Amino acid sequence: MATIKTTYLIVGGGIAGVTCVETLAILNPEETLILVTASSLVKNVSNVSFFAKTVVKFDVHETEANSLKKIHPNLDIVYDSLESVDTTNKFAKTSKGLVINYGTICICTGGIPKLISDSNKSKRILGIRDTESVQEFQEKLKTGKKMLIVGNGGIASEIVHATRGIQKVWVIRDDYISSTFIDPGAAEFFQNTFRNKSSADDAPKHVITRRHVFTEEDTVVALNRDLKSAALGPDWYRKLEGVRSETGEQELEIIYKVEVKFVNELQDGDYPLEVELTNGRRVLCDFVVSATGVEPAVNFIWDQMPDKGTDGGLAVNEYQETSVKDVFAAGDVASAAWPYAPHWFQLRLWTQARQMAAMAAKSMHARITNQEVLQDFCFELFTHCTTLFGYRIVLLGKYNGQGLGTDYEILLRTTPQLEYIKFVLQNGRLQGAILIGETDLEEMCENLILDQIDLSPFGDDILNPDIDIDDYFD
Ligand SMILES: Cc1cc2nc3c(=O)[nH]c(=O)nc-3n(C[C@H](O)[C@H](O)[C@H](O)COP(=O)(O)OP(=O)(O)OC[C@H]3O[C@@H](n4cnc5c(N)ncnc54)[C@H](O)[C@@H]3O)c2cc1C
Ligand SMILES: NC(=O)C1=CN([C@@H]2O[C@H](COP(=O)(O)OP(=O)(O)OC[C@H]3O[C@@H](n4cnc5c(N)ncnc54)[C@H](OP(=O)(O)O)[C@@H]3O)[C@@H](O)[C@H]2O)C=CC1
Repeated sequence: MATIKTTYLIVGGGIAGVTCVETLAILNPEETLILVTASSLVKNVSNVSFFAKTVVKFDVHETEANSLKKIHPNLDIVYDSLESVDTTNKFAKTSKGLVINYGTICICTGGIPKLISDSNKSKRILGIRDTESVQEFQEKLKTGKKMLIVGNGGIASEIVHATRGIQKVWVIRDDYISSTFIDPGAAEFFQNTFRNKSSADDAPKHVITRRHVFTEEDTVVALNRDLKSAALGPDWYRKLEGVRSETGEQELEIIYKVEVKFVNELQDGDYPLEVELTNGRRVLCDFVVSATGVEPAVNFIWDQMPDKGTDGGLAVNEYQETSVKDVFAAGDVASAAWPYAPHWFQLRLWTQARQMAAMAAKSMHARITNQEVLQDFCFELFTHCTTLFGYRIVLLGKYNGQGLGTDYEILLRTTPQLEYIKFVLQNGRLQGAILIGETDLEEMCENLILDQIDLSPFGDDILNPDIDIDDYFD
């Protein structure tokens, strides 16, 4: 059996694995490094732009794994899957039988779609993860008349926004859309995306409201009761229901507060699938997209399994090391298990895969060279920059009041079709923000959250578009 030796071993050619390779190429180019990747294409990040110190946007492409050799002279690429790890003797074995003796290893094997429970009953229930699954989805779209989408996170939102010419039934268990990333107010803001025509009510008009949250669920006391844009009544979402396409055909139906009970394949009739929902309704369709989250891919054997987080990921400390010495993990496979900074939490995103992997590389290098390492500053503040329904979205800190308990305030500024700005305040200090549109407020919000400046003296002026709030802090 062939055995090779390396100082650093990285497993997985996603963003985490590639970032780990790239960071080690800078920190320790003279040492040996092996990347084990199941695919000849790896993920590559480009066009990195900074909206603030910690708010980063970048593009993600696929590229030939071989191109990584240009940046790391001592990189060897093994096109194979990891099969087992013997952490006691520091050997990793691939499925073709290659044995790799490592100094430190970083597991970056990502995740797999977590599908609804009936998914094994039909090939017509899809998960979206990689190029292949997207191709399968595209094929189904070409011939399908009606699809059912389950889930209320990033993938479901993007599918609903991006697909045309097919009837869509979107099944969500919340009472508003896109709940992973936004709040009911922002969901209302997005309703215009689903409408065919804009109305007079949509003319740009700034509106600022302050509300006090007494419980996680209930918001009360809008200061200005005449403000249409901020009216978050219990039935607001019905405006989204029964939207029709330009041809007049109903294109999107959203069914709130339900889950899929079971799925049956049908032999006869217009549609091959029947889906029963928990409210008793039956929907006939061609296929189902289960956009219901990710499961960490710990898909190989260990001599001793490292501790796992509650989500099944490999639990890592602030240096990205697992409970087993010299075994690191980053990206979707990892479960952040250190005591978080007050304004950070884990979400399985490109940004965090990249940040975790860079941190893992620094820690691996420090271990090999016997140096101390400090956790990177990026873990001080949760940030996510993305596009939803055609708008730029920046999420900062506790943007949905996550973990803030039952007593915090929300300050909103909305301009229909232009921007939606939400500040989450506790004890007069900014804890998080949702910035939709070209708000140019990223850097100010980042500073206000990190410095915990008392904003009570400014009242609602903090969101007054006629006042340049930066002047206050100069
Ligand atoms: C459809 C979709 C859209 C998304 N859009 C966004 C977005 O807009 N913004 C955002 O921030 N995030 C987005 N995400 C999330 C983001 O893609 C992930 O958080 C990120 O890619 C995780 O990177 P990773 O390197 O940890 O894992 P992955 O990208 O999953 O890479 C893991 C790699 O490891 C390989 N592998 C697995 N097991 C083994 C093994 N045993 N041996 C060898 N190799 C192995 C896999 O083949 C894969 O190449 C999206 C995800 C999906 C599915
Ligand atoms: N633009 C972006 O930033 C994008 C990011 N991504 C990332 O890719 C990964 C995968 O995306 P996605 O699959 O959308 O995952 P998400 O974790 O974003 O969302 C999963 C959604 O599915 C719901 N859900 C889970 N189980 C069930 C069930 N059995 N029945 C009904 N609903 C269920 C969840 O509800 P609940 O919250 O109640 O559990 C949640 O609304 C995520 O890490 C996501 O962050 C994906 C696309 C775009």
